[in-house]
Amino acid sequence: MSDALLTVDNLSKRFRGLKAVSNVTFTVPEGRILALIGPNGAGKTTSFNLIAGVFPPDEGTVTLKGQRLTGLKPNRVCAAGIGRTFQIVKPFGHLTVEENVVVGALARERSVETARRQARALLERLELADQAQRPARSLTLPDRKRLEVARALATRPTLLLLDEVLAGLRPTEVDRMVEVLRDLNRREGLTILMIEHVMRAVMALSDRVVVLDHGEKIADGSPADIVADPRVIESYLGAEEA
Ligand SMILES: Nc1ncnc2c1ncn2[C@@H]1O[C@H](COP(=O)(O)OP(=O)(O)OP(=O)(O)O)[C@@H](O)[C@H]1O
Repeated sequence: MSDALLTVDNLSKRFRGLKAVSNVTFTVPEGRILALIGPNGAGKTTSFNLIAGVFPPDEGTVTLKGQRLTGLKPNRVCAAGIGRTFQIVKPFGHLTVEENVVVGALARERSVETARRQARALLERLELADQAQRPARSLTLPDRKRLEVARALATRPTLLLLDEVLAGLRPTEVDRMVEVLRDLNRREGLTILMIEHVMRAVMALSDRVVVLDHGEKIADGSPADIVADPRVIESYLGAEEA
């Protein structure tokens, strides 16, 4: 068993009385890929926002390798080693693709030249090198998704949070991104926590799956166990197939 890199303990968040996240506990072991799934409104993005410091939880704690992150602002959470993408991709549209990644790299790097070198290497890796000098706003959706991942990686995270990076992609584009993520995990030991609706990718990539429904954790297990779990089928998978 690997040690926990991220520990989310008893996390809760209410919005005007609505329990968006309710006593959610899970761990992400170091070097593993964990998927967070569940129906719309289940509390997945809110959980990400609590981990990333967008807002503080009402209750509970977030710990990265023993360091308590609860209540820290997003830039401090990023400095502690958590990089993230957003569900609604929002690059700096007027900047070039490369400049967008340089901005991410400058979160950790003082030298612009070094940041630029790192950005170029990442753009190669994400198959975006030939688009480096184009304005980010001109990219297609799959390329914008790749740019999001490159920007998050540029902050050199030990834990990468991916919010639906496969949504809206064609099957071949999904397969390419799955390969990139698998490679980052296997070759560099990058730990990944991903919110994902594309079950084919969840099954292909994740070591463990946590299922949320109405803000509560309803299942936590291997991908094979999760797809056979009657509660998960009833609340999520059955509805997805309908
Ligand atoms: N800033 C907010 N203010 C008020 N309510 C919110 C806010 N953010 C989320 N909610 C509510 O909290 C609940 C959980 O939302 P959340 O976005 O976390 O779900 P989700 O599982 O990520 O859904 P989706 O798959 O649609 O992205 C929903 O009922 C949502 O309307």
